[in-house]
Parts: sequence; structure tokens; C-alpha cells
Amino acid sequence: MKFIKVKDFKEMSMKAAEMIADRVKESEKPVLGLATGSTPEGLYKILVEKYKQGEIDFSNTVTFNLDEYIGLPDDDPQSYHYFMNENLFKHINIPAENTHVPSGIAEDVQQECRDYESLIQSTGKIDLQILGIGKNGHIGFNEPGTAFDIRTHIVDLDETTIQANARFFDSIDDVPTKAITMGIGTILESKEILMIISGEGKQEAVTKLLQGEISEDFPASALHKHPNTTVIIDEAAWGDN
Ligand SMILES: O=P(O)(O)OC[C@H]1O[C@](O)(CO)[C@@H](O)[C@@H]1O
Repeated sequence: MKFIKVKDFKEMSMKAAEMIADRVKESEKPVLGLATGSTPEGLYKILVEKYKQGEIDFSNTVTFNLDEYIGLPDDDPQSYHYFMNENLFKHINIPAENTHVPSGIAEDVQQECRDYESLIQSTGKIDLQILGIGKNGHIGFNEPGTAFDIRTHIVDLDETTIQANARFFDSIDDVPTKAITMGIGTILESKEILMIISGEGKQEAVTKLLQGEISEDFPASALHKHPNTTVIIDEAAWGDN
């Protein structure tokens, strides 16, 4: 695992966007794994700029998002479908049929997990998977205690995750308690992984990641098993490490 320390959110976002742009340019049919949350917002803005300046063409790009809340329709402003459309998809030339986000309102969510997993498998490997990290070390919505070989599945969100994400909702009671997420096993099959970490609130998670102990109690530690992972960390998240 390669760690890169950068000054701030802006530098982290620029470095991450450059890496994604390079992978998109290098491949005839790039497959990207995408993340939501506040951490990747800056990099999506830069990718949109790069597209507008004619630097990147997304017409052959395929994307798979990590997760979605169960119970939120695609047009709900808190859904990850909505997030992706607003922050990236509607601003670039990626064909709608190339973008994939698990459905949180499927009639049979277990079947949706199987279908989403099959779709990823049949597309081939994800070339570059972008990841944020939860304060408790979650990746996607894989909470502490999740098996490292699990595939796309349904999760009960941790109380700490619900509290952390309540900032996006009117009230904590509006935060869904369940989500569908790509599994850690699925994530680890990506050819390359890029994790981005910003802000003081993530210092404890960074400490654990840098310590290098591999444990299901800290889902992000599964990345130590991956042969090609880069982690970009800003100074605020790095802290005294
Ligand atoms: O970037 P944020 O908003 O701190 O979120 C961290 C993580 O939490 C999630 O948003 C899910 O809670 C992940 O998708 C993300 O990687």
C-alpha cells in the first residue's frame, strides 16, 4: 500500500482527479468504481472541468458505484443516485446506460445484490476503484465486523455511521438504517484502488490504517491485502502520525 501525504483537500482532489483522468485516457473501455460522501466531491468537480476543457472523453467509460441507501428513490436528494447525477454524470458525456448504482428501492433487494454483483463480474474487472473511509474504517458501507470475502450485500448501518451521515438529512430519524453495498471481496478484485482521506475527523482511522494491522474490526485494513492500492491523505487527516 502506497501512502501519499498532501497539503489539503484541494491537493488531494487534484491528485485523485489526475489519476482517474489518466486511467480513462489509457483504456479503450475504462471501468471505474465510484464513491459518494463529501470526500470525493472536489475530485468530481475537477473531472467535470477537465471534461469541459476537452481533456477527457467519458463516452466509453463504465462506472459502478459502491452503495445506496435502502428505501430512498433515485430522485431523493439524499440518495447516492442523485448525488452521482448532480456531482458528475449530468455534467459529462457518459452514456446513462454505462452508469450503475445499486437500487435501494428494488422490490427484492437480495436479488438486486445478486444482480449487481453479476453485472460487475460480467463487465470484467474494475480498473480503478475510488474509496473514501468512514470514521470507523468502513469502506463502501461495509461496517466493522464484515467478512473480507463478502460480495454485494445488505447492511445494517452502524449507529456511528447514521450519526455521521445525519448532517446530510433534516433529522437523524430520516437517515436510512440499511444500505446495499458492494462487498469487500468485490472491492478487492479491482485492479487498482485509490483511497482518499481528508479532515481532522479521520485521524483515528488514518492511525489504524498506517499501523497496518489487518482485522475485520477495521474494514479498510483489508486493503493491505490488495497489490495495487494508493492512499492520498491530507495534512489534517494525517495529524501527528
Ligand atoms: O467522505 P465522507 O462524507 O466522510 O464519507 C465517508 C464514507 O462514508 C460513506 O459516505 C458512507 O457512509 C462512504 O461512501 C464514504 O466513503
